[in-house]
Amino acid sequence: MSDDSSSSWSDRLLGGFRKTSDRLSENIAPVGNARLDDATLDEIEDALIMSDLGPEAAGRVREALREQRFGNEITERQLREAVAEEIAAILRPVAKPLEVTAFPRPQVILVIGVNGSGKTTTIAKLAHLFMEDDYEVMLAAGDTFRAAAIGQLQTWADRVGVPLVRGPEGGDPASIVFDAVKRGTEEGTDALIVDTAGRLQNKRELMDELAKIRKVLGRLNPEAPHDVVLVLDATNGQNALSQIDVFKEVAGVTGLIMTKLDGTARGGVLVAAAQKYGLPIHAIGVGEQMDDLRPFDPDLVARVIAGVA
Ligand SMILES: Nc1nc2c(ncn2[C@@H]2O[C@H](COP(=O)(O)OP(=O)(O)OP(=O)(O)O)[C@@H](O)[C@H]2O)c(=O)[nH]1
Repeated sequence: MSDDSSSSWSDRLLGGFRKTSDRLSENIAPVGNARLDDATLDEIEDALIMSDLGPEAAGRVREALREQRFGNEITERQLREAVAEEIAAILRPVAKPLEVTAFPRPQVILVIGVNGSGKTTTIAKLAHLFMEDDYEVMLAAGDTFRAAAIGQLQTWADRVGVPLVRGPEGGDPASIVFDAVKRGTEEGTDALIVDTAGRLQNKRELMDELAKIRKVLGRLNPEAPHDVVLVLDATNGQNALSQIDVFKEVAGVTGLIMTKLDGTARGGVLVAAAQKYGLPIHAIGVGEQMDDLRPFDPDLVARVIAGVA
């Protein structure tokens, strides 16, 4: 990666966390250069909560600061560094790239998330990433609810250069997935990435549909699906957390990808999610192009949030 592109990508990442880090800066500045007593710790905890980091993560950072530095004078810089370290400690255990390890192949990756979260784009980005690592990739259009979704996935499949298994609008997603696994097995596919419908408003239907996909997959390979990746839109802030709750219940989420961390996102919610659910964060989306999926770097993200990057 050239210097230019790496600096522009961290600039974009700064964008995605700007609301969080600005809010934190505003609230932390008056607290810095003071003795770390209970009142100061309260203010720090409030500042973290107001920055979308959530009460659990905020409480954890507060506790760590209290244990390590209670009664000490602390400069604003030291405070920021300490906050960055604690946020990184929350994020490090969940940073886990999506790896193609399944045997027998293909590894079946269900991608779920509400419409508009960036699901289709993320599927294309993942496909591109795997192809760069020389894996054979195939896509399956399991969102048959809307013709536009199938068309959009086809456009991305063509652009990335991977085959797409698709059926008619309103077709049975489970049978498409069945066909895709069979074809993928015959063709030596390493990773089969499956788009699914994002109808959260109809939980029952979505749950039935996913259960049927699982059942069909299980007949071909009891280990499949190997991954159930939930795509979250970072601009949704705290709403992302309620989406995790619901999708965990309906779909059994195994990992997260957060998108749109290049815009005016409320990126701090990533920390709240990490602390609350402990689900692996596989990658983050920082743009609309196929190479805009980045590894999740917990230390960089923590430093960006704390304003010391
Ligand atoms: N800025 C930015 N935009 C993104 C990112 N990921 C996706 N988008 C945009 O978000 C919009 C929705 O993305 P899609 O991939 O179509 O989302 P979807 O969840 O498949 O939504 P439906 O097509 O409605 O099912 C598109 O305009 C994408 O270009 C990202 O990381 N950053």
